[in-house]
Amino acid sequence: MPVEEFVAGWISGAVGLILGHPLDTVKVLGFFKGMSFPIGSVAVVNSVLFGTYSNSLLLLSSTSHQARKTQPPNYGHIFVAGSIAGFVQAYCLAPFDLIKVRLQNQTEPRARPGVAPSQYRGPLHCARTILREEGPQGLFRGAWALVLRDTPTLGLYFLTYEGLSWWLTSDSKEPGSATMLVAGGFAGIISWTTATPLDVVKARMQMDGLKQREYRGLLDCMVSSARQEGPGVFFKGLTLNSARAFPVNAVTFFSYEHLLRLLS
Ligand SMILES: C[N+](C)(C)CCCC[C@H](N)C(=O)O
Repeated sequence: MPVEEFVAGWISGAVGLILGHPLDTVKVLGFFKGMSFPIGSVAVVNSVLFGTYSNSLLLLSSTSHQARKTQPPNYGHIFVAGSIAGFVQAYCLAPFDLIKVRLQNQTEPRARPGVAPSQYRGPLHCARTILREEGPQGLFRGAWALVLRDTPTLGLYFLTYEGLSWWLTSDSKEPGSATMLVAGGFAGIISWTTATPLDVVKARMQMDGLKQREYRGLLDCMVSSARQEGPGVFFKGLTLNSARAFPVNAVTFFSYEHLLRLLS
């Protein structure tokens, strides 16, 4: 099993996260809060994403990453391989994403005189508190919403990237840097635009375990959110998601492709 995709995915994930974390945190509340933690976790999850995608596509279409640049694989295979990778990475991501969202939702990361200290002092304290107060299943709160959010939208993510790369590159040539940046950026926008409704639901499910349980499940969260705030609630954060998605994923695919050329 080629491992260079996992290594390139890990490094490119870290590069993309550093670029996009401020906008991601503004969407959830804060700013650079809670970044130290996802640098390690999201980079690992990105490694799982790209490694699983590339190896799933190798199994489905028997074409290596390099060979795919000169002969386009079946786009159905790309979507299926991307969806498999989305499903697998969602389970790896769930505990890390929960801790990130809980930390980002804290308005006071450190105790100040006269201000009640936040519930979590940091990522490890957050994980320990969730385990103690909500049990091991508490670390997977919102996991189902994450799986439903990421499985189809990561299929779209890779489909957009591979399709645009192929369309923007003349025959039998390798995609250039500008193509990687443009195709990666649009892959991020398409993926985040389709993922935003379930991203809203996921964040609400992740925060639901903090105090009293407000939702009886994923569907109840969707129905009561729409009933209380109108259908527009499912597009909260779309502008920020899209503004963040283009540069983050342009850089992610750019660094991934160049690292692969170095490593293989
Ligand atoms: C599937 N979903 C749209 C949620 C994410 C797709 C892009 C993931 C990328 N690491 C980023 O942070 O933008």
